[in-house]
Amino acid sequence: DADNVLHIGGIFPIAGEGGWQGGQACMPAVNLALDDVNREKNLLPGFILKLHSNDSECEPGLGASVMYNLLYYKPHKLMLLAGCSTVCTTVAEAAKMWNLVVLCYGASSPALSDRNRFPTLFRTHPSATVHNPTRIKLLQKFGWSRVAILQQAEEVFISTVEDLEARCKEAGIEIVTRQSFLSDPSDAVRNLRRQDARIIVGLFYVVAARRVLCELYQQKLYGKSYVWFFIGWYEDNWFEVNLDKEAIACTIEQMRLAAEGHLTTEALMWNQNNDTTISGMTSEDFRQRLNKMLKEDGYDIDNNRYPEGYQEAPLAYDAVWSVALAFNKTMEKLSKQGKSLKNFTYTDKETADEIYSAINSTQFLGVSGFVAFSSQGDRIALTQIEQVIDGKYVKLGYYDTQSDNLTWRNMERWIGGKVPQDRTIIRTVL
Ligand SMILES: CC1(C)CO[C@@H](CC(=O)O)CN1
Repeated sequence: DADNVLHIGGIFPIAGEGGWQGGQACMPAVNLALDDVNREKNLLPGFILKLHSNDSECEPGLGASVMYNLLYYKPHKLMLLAGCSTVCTTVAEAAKMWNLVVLCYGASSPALSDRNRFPTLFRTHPSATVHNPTRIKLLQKFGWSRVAILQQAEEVFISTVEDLEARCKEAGIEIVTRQSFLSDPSDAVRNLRRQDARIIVGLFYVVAARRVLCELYQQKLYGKSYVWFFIGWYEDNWFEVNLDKEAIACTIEQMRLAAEGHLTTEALMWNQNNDTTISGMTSEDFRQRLNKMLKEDGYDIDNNRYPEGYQEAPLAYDAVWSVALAFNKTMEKLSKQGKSLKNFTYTDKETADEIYSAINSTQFLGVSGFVAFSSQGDRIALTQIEQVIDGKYVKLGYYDTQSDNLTWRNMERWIGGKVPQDRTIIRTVL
């Protein structure tokens, strides 16, 4: 009967072109999680969790209207799931007016780590700043204290670089220059050369990354005297594809030459070990179930035709478990006060505060790894470091910022056979 249902809203980026259409894989992952939590007898005893959702196309305006319709029409929703930084920014800024927690499974923008603007936001997707402590750790490991930054002029990279600059200052690492470009990187790369930059952190989307790589080749800013840090969540063969389509003026061999040896950092989104998670599955079990579901949805998984958001699917799956665990805690608390989640209304601040504090203290091992939130609602996550060796990405290690623990496999290889210098060494022969 209708009154044993706990309703939540969902806003997924599925259709459309601009931004990240990660709802394509994240919505199926959410549906898997709803089946699983509703099968757990003692998680939401006597209740089932029901999702009401629509497509935002990763457009903030459309996302706002989806949110409006979810809230205008009954039944009352107890919280909102959302993806895409732009949509989460709009939804999370407004949701406080309805006393709703917003849980974002696909938002990386550092701007979202702001409790003043987003008092009820949590995210299972880590902020882009999660790479920065790892970058600092690697610079220190290889003795580099003079770095340059090359970035695309996009909000997510601007705020990430601000965080990186602050951490470099703290660590006594000199930023010799910070170059940014809108879409043509040639001038910025020329300025790197003028400043004799050798260790460079690059922050751009993958299409810009291909333009940068070809520019590096042409301006000879690659090889044994240079180390580039790129973002690790591009597809593995990103530097070999779309060269004609994007009018890249380099051959695939030239791109491979320029790409050889670069390092990448990325947040871990799939639990790396074979541990059984709270759902009873390992992350590999989850992968099998998700692949089966996606094949039934018509994706040709066996030929690597994955929907967008596949990488982030564990974040969406774990977001639903976060909600179910938080509701489990809240229901116990409310029943002692003779209240119930099913009577929640958008003006019920007390219940909203109970839900907030329940989710704030929720921690568990999920398919995306250990799930826990910082005081800003940010996902605490491990990062992974890789290097391109003979044209293929090789895992070099993992970094846990919380415990400052770098797990290193000693697989790195330098083109000149030794660690490149961060500056020109002038040897004066006396
Ligand atoms: C790692 C990536 C691709 C970063 O952008 C996220 C989408 C967004 O921040 O809008 C999804 N995950």
